[in-house]
Amino acid sequence: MLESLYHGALEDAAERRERTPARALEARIADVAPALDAYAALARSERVNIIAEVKRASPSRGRLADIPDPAVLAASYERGGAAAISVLTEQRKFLGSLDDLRAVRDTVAVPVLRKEFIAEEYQLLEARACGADLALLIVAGLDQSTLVRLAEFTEQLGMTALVEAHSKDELLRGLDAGARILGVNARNLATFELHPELFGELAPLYPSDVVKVAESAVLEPAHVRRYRDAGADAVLIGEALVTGGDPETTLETFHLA
Ligand SMILES: O=C(O)c1ccccc1NCC(=O)[C@H](O)[C@H](O)COP(=O)(O)O
Repeated sequence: MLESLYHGALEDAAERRERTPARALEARIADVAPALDAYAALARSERVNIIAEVKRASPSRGRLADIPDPAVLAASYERGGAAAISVLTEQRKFLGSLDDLRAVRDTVAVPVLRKEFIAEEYQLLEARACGADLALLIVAGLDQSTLVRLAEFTEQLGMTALVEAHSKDELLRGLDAGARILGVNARNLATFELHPELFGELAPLYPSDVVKVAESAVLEPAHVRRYRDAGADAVLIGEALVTGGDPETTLETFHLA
């Protein structure tokens, strides 16, 4: 599944490149406000930092929510205290888009993550041209030299990479690639199985200056508490926020966990 998600994302990027070549994106980037400091926004604070996700659908869960205006949802996340907002831009299975990313960026003042199957520089240029502050790099989808190259390019563009791992080996590869913000995704992206205990198993391997993000499998406040108790600086939440009634209120209850 992961391979086909990358394949589709790269095909879609190639189509966009036909219309908008890299040099046009570089020209746009010159006019975009500098990226916000996502590291500072997600580093440990008194209360848990929540990265709230704009997620319409997913391969494992199908259609989750109608989100006619992602900017309205993102504004509600911001009012609920989200430390950052994740926007899925993958079109085929997650029903996202770069328009969603731009709309969210134009609305909120917190850092914004481009959540995508990124495997080439062009996709990072797109992210920055849309105003993203963070870009997702999934270790399982990239060989080590590509991971290192893309992580460096992300930083050159002024953004921060959220490097995502799902095993000890992947976490060590992420650290080797210089990750400053490193997530453990409870979801195995090949099988979709959830392993909420994985974050706690891998947390002791993090150096103290790397921001620890626990991703997926939060459905109730107790799940946020479990990640926090295991050492998470930030927790990334999608499904529970788009399916759980008023997102601002849901976020507030998660912050009280
Ligand atoms: O969510 C999926 O089904 C999925 C499948 C394949 C690749 C990625 C996938 N999701 C991306 C994510 O990791 C989540 O959207 C994110 O961590 C939030 O998860 P959740 O709170 O469980 O919706």
